[in-house]
Amino acid sequence: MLISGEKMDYVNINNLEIFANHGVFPEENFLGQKFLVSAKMGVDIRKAGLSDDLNNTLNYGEICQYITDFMKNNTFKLIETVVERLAEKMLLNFELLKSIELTIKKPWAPIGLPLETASITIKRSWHRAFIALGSNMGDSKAYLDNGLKSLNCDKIKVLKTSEYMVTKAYGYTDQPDFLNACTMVDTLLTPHELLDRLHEIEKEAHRERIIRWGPRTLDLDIIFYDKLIFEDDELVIPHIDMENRDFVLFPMKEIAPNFRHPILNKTMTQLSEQLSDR
Ligand SMILES: Nc1ncnc2c1ncn2[C@@H]1O[C@H](COP(=O)(O)OP(=O)(O)OP(=O)(O)O)[C@@H](O)[C@H]1O
Ligand SMILES: Nc1nc2c(c(=O)[nH]1)N=C(CO)CN2
Repeated sequence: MLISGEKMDYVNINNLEIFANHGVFPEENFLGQKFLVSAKMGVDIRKAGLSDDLNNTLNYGEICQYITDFMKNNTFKLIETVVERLAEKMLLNFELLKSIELTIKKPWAPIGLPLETASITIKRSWHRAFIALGSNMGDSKAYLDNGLKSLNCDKIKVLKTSEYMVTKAYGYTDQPDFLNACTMVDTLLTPHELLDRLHEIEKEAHRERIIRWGPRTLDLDIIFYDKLIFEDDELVIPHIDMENRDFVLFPMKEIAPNFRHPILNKTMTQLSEQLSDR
């Protein structure tokens, strides 16, 4: 399976003409106008190329019909909204589609000045993320089970989860043992949207932040998000301390032994061996 950032093949559609009613001005909604839609769709077409079987790729006829129906059956003010909603629906609906660069042009934009087109282009894709789970209060197994259930939704697909492991508390050690695991997901959420969702799930588990590194019903941390290296006041990716935590590295080694830390340039197997040798 292709992961975003890796080499990709594309199926392309250029300037599909659709008459629809999007626009900020009431007359645009009432009278309608022409839109031109182009899509560069990331799909692994190797299998189709070798098998000559349409089932192994995206059928561009079906895609054009899907785009046309979406454009005609909805009315939005902004073409920004049209591209955003359409890209998301396509990524959710077509299983082989991993990424999309979508452009919508308005050749008749009613601005009273001569222009060829006004247009919006966005790039959206599925992202591969790894999330660590931990609990050391109440029924920890149930908290982890329910956390994973809540995580799995249309925009977050839980693909593979490690065994649950009992671990000694790290950091603040005067507290009960933890139950820990890691899970691999594909998501359409941005890193901050994913963090917000994790916080909501922690809240559903009545997680309270009292002591730093203290006991908790459920803790959910983003360990990796693609090969992203990112830091702001709310979010550090890769997780800042993961290479020192056996309760993260061991489950990571189980589900993604060859995944390479984008800063340390070591695989999960190498990092967990390095930690065991300390
Ligand atoms: N990769 C990340 N995943 C989750 N939270 C993060 C991440 N990077 C930064 N944070 C921030 O850390 C804050 C504190 O998180 P939390 O209360 O879960 O900390 P902790 O679990 O006690 O400690 P630690 O984050 O070291 O495991 C969160 O509100 C979040 O904004
Ligand atoms: N064993 C273990 N120790 C911890 C854990 C955890 O999940 N497992 N989480 C912490 C803060 O996130 C602090 N210490």
